[in-house]
Amino acid sequence: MGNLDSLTTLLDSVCLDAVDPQGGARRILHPLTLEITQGTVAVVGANGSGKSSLLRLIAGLVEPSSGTVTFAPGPPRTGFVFANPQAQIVMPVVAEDIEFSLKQAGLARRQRRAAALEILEDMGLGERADSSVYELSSGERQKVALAGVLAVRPELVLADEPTTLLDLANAQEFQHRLLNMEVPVVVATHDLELAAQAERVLVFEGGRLVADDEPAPALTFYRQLALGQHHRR
Ligand SMILES: Nc1ncnc2c1ncn2[C@@H]1O[C@H](COP(=O)(O)OP(=O)(O)OP(=O)(O)O)[C@@H](O)[C@H]1O
Repeated sequence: MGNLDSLTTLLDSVCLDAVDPQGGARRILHPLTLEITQGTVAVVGANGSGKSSLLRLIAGLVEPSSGTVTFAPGPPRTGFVFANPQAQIVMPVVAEDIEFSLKQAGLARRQRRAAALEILEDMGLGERADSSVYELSSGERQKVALAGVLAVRPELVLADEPTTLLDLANAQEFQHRLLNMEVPVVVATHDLELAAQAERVLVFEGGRLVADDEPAPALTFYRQLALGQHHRR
């Protein structure tokens, strides 16, 4: 892709429905039109409000029931950080997992090991390069998953509750990385301190986007909504 500064993600009248076991349709996301550009966008909302569904739509992991998701100037290389690192670690040895990501991204075999070690070093995991992923702590595993995503130099980062397994210091370090990425980042989170540091906050309720603003007003709105003090018009 050409100019990273200009990646725009456009959701145009996107709806997402799920078919329930009885054959009826249940609306997960109501019509949503949204443009995402540079910076970090935090997505907040109650459990089941549609945050992960939004990320999965942008990632192309699910197709919208109607409407379109498009990218300008073209589809980006997307990195998806899941809440559960088990979902994305595929190899039994730490460095091999990163090398696998690099292989998928098309890096030549002879360059993969050095590139993997470099990112692991950078993430403070250099000494675990040859460890079995099964002997890592949950937080270490989360960092390996993250390293695998960052190693491929994504042009768009989508992160779904990425810090839940991390201790305070690691969570802060991860947040710092996320907030200082040179590419657009969309992060679904219940961590309102993280959301407060984003450039923009989207608030979801029952599958609808109910606020899209700078963090301070959006989070005030969300707190009132979540704590039942907001009176709907
Ligand atoms: N494939 C599916 N089939 C049926 N229902 C689904 C499907 N995917 C999501 N849902 C439902 O859609 C709603 C939104 O789910 P989603 O995972 O997007 O919420 P969320 O805001 O990320 O929640 P949480 O904070 O708990 O992670 C939930 O009620 C969920 O059960």
